[in-house]
Amino acid sequence: ALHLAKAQDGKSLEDFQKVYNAIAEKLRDEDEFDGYIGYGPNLVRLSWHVSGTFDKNDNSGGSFGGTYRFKKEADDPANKGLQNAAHFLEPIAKKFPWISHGDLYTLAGVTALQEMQGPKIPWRPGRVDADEKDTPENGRLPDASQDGSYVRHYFGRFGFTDQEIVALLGAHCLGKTHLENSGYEGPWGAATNTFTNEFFVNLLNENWKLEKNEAGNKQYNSEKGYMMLPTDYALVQDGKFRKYVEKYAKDQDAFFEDFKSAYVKLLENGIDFGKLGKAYVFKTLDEQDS
Ligand code: HEM
Ligand SMILES: NC(=O)CCn1cnc2ccccc21
Repeated sequence: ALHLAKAQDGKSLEDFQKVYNAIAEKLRDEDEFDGYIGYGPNLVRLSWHVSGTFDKNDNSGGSFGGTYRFKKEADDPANKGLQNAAHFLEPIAKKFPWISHGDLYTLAGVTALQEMQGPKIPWRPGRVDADEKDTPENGRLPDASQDGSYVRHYFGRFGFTDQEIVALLGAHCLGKTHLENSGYEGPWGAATNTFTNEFFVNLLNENWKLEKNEAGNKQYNSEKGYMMLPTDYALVQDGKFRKYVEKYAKDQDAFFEDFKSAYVKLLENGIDFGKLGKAYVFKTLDEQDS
């Protein structure tokens, strides 16, 4: 059965906005991380990785239990590099001890996306920390060296459509790959910390060449120094995915709308929020500057 979300006694929008603001202010403060990319992309990746372990067949994994805090999940080779995001969040967890880890990891991704000028992401609290024994085994996160049918099958586990898969992968407009983390290398020059539809524009407009990188892994490189993973490039090789790449390359508003819906679905997969009321939509720091 789905996990039942539990209301945090007496906590309201204002309390969660305070957590949002603490994360957002720390993001502005610590802007030098990773060649001045900042922690935003890393926090977004963490929110996806803690949710991407979900398996609808037995309702295991997913963002509910906050099991990333346990060694087995944090040490998953697929999570290499996310120690930075986890370390960034430690003082936030100390300042707001009442928030669950699952709520903190997902709220941090929402905060990072909104502060990087992405869409407003409605967010619901109520995840409850699970025991260490409930930590999913390693190996549930995707393999970047694969093709379109692999990507479609992988996301089928969450019940995602082709359109949701393409929208979600648009998050690869953020940050970069790091050879020491994943065996793929991306140039600092092309990395960004602003949420746009450029992942789709680059996929369609650049001249991509398949090359072996220093770790011996194949990746697509362009003359401008951009890179794409094989799973990224699969989105233009596979006809059914390609039509959504073309849609989002032309229409950033459509991309923002569809990304928001798919990202909420990813973060809430496996959780029954019941009658806990509607989602919160947080103000950005800029919107609060009085
Ligand atoms: C087919 C599915 C996916 C694959 C194979 C994949 C693979 C990867 C790889 C290999 C990296 C580089 C990690 C590193 O070297 O530091 C990466 C980074 C990243 N991924 Fe994905 N990813 C997938 C889906 C997603 C989704 C669904 C999201 C969010 C909605 C996402 C968000 C990010 C972000 C923001 C980064 C940059 C992190 C940073 O700069 O530290 N990815 N991904
Ligand atoms: N603009 C770039 O060359 C990097 C964009 N990019 C493409 N695939 C990615 C996967 C993860 C992070 C950034 C990615």
